[in-house]
Order: sequence, then C-alpha cells, then structure tokens
Amino acid sequence: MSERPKLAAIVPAPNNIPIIDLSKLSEGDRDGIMQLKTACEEWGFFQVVSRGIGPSVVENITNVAKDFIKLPLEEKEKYPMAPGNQKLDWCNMFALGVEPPCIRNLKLWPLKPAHFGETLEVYSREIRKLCKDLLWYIAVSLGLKGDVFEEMFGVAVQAVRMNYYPPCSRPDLVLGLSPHSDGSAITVLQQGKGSSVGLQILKDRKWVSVQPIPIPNALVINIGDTIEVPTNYNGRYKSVEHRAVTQMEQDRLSIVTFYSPRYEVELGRYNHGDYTKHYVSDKLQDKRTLEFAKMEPEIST
Ligand SMILES: O=C(O)CCC(=O)C(=O)O
Ligand SMILES: [Fe+2]
Repeated sequence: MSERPKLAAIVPAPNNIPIIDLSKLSEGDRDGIMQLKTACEEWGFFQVVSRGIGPSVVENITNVAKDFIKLPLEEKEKYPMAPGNQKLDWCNMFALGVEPPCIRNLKLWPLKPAHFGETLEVYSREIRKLCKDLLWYIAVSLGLKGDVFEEMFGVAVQAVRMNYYPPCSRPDLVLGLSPHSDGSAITVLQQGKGSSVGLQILKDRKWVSVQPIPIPNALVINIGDTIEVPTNYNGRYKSVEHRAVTQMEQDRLSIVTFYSPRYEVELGRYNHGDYTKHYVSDKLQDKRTLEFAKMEPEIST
C-alpha cells in the first residue's frame, strides 16, 4: 500500500530539472561548471543536450528493444535470467514492468547478442564516451582533477537495463518501478522517442516528474551511489531516489546505462562487485544498499 503512487499528491516541478548543454561545456567555462555543480548538488539529476549520440543509433536500439517486446512470451522465456542472479552477468538486461491488469510483474531477461548484438555495442560505445566526459566535468566541478574518478574506478563497467512499461488501467495504484537510488557512479537514461512522462525523482521530499524535453536525443543523467559514497561527507553530490509511474494509455520504454567502477575497486567497506551483488535483486529498495557502504570520505574536497 505504501508503494501506491498517490498521483494527486504529485507536485509538478516548478522548474524542470536542469539542462546542461555539453557542446558549450569546457573545463575553463566557470559558469557552465557552476551550473553542473548546482545541478548535482540540488537535484542529483540533469538532462544533457547537444551530445552526439546519433539519432540513428538511438532509433536502432529502440527498434531492437521494441522487436524484443513483441516476441511471444514463449520466445522470451527461452532467455531466462539465471535464477537468483547474483552473478555479475545481470549486466545487460531487460525488465518488463507492470503488465495489465496492473499486477506488478517485473521480469528480467538478459539482453542476448542474438537480439541486441551490434546495436547495443554501438550504443554503449557512444554512452561510454559521454560518461567519461561527464565524470571529468563532475570531478572538476568538485574542485578535483578531471581524471580522479577514472583513476579511482579503473576500467569502468557498463550495464544496460531496458525497462518497458505497458499501459496500465490504474496507474494510481501500481508503480512501474519502486523508489530506489542507482548503484552506479552515473546513470544515463534514454527516455525514448515520443516517450510519455514516467520518471519521477524525490525532490525536497516530494515526487517530481521529469518532463521529457522536446529536444531530440536529450539524455537524463543522475548521480549514483558510487559518486555519493566518496563525496557525501560535507553535503556533496547525492544519489537521489527515483521511481517510475505508468500511464493509462501509453506504453513507455526507457533505456538505462549504469556506468560503474571496476568490480574490484574498494569503496567503503565493500568492493564494488560485492556492492553490486547486494544491490542487484529484483526488488529495488530505497537507498538501503548505500547504508552498507557508508565510509569515511575518500576524497576531500
Ligand atoms: O524507467 C525509468 O524512467 C526509470 C528507470 C530506472 O530508474 C532504473 O532502471 O534504474
Ligand atoms: Fe534507477
């Protein structure tokens, strides 16, 4: 019951989450860096525009995902997720959200090369470049050397999760995805062409909808637990809780990339691999995983 979205209580954002124009951002651009800093401190979320993830790349991955959704259940069942999937092969997965008649039914399928192959690779390569740049600027905005996270994280791990939310006749009763924070360093969310509102973030203890901006290929970025852990003392960047709601008429697809440290990297009391095992369950739980990893600051800013 406590998970019901209570749509009436949702307050529209007075001003939507910040928009960062990456084509204008550079290390010496104090205003731009300040804007990024404010976005990370006050929102933990921002949207990025003017970044060359080619429209065809986005279109291709969306089409492949939609083709997978359309497969009959028996066909999809041929690719089950390993039971109790605590191994790290959860990495590339597909989550089917709420199914009519609105029973929460989160099923996970691995993104098998048979369906997603090269399309996913091309997409992930583009996202990787973006994440590297973003982490550089995020470090700079904290007054740190640009490569600090790259040094700390080693060769980053990327995991893609696609969430599909079919239309739901009672979106006021069932959530698409429960409130959680991401275990990543940063997360890149592609809302999909013609996407309806679905993502909500907890801002000043209220749920605020992230309006997809009518700019082609805009991406939603959020700070994950792994940036919060080393920077959180002294009120630094927060990994903000978010959730997804469903719509009565329209379905929705989100393509989400989690960009994370190498699994061996020690962060707090856990290495990132253990952290991920703890984090990855089909039940997303607020920010509980983060409590496990709380630590003394590793970076002082
Ligand atoms: O579908 C969305 O908008 C949210 C997805 C999400 O938060 C996640 O997959 O971690
Ligand atoms: Fe998330």
